[in-house]
Amino acid sequence: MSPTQPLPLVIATRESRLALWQAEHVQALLRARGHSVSLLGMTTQGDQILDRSLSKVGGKGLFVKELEVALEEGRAHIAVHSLKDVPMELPEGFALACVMEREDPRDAFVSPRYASLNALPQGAVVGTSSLRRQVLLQALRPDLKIEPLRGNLDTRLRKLDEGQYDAIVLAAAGLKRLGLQDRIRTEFATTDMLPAAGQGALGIEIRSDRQDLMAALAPLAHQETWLTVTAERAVSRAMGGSCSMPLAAHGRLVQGTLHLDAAWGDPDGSAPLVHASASAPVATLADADALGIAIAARLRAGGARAAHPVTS
Ligand SMILES: NCc1[nH]cc(CCC(=O)O)c1CC(=O)O
Repeated sequence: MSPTQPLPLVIATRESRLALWQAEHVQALLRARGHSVSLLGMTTQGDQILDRSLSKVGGKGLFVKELEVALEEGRAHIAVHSLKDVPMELPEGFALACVMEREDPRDAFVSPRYASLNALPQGAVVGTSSLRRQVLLQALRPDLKIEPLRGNLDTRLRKLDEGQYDAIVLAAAGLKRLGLQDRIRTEFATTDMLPAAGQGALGIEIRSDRQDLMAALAPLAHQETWLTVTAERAVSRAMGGSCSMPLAAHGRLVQGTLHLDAAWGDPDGSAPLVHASASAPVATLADADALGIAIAARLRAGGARAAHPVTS
């Protein structure tokens, strides 16, 4: 491969500690390859709306929109996202340049007093605003009281420490990136708490007309992660997933075979959880997409209801 020209690059980033860590991580990797990289910090609607559940105010796109406007206007060139927060379909004119190596995809049990979910007393209060976590937690422990919990990681941990909750559930990846792994009491087995599509992986977004950036970013890509999260995200896309649908999808690529598990929960809470699993050899993004779409079909055959309209 021919080396790419060093470029002056600007990374648009949210200003939470986790978003900044992620942007600085990409900045360091690009600098090491000779590019000069600066950060453009911005506040998104998703950061401002802290009093309501995201599923009620418009979803994942809220964390991404302002960054895309900066790319559109040429004030920045790349945006670094937790893939979990990136909508399944990017708006016209934007593309995912690459997906980077995944951090721990699991959910973490965090509590000052209790060592694990099983150690919680009857009726304990657990904080999470994720419908996926809520549905999976209630399946494990129907007695628990699930209370909403919003805000960035530091805010959520503070609310826990103030005693508003007996425990909270967070992505292990975010805690580890910020050096907060000591707060993790147990990591959930993925069989108990199936992660969200893309959890723990970072994606880099660019304007699709900047193929030159594509080449500069290619060395940051992690192919195994990319294949895996593509299948996970295909499940979500085929179900019309959003943060108002409790949906989990988790893949593991072992020697060229992708093992994909998915779960769907009823947003109304009346229907039981639906699980589906399948494995297939996966070598291309198209293979990964096909496996995700097949799993979504199995979820629907098992009683899961897709949100409409569903494309592809
Ligand atoms: N929805 C917020 C969000 N987006 C990404 C992460 C964690 C890092 C990751 O999954 O890459 C978190 C926090 C959490 O779910 O606890």
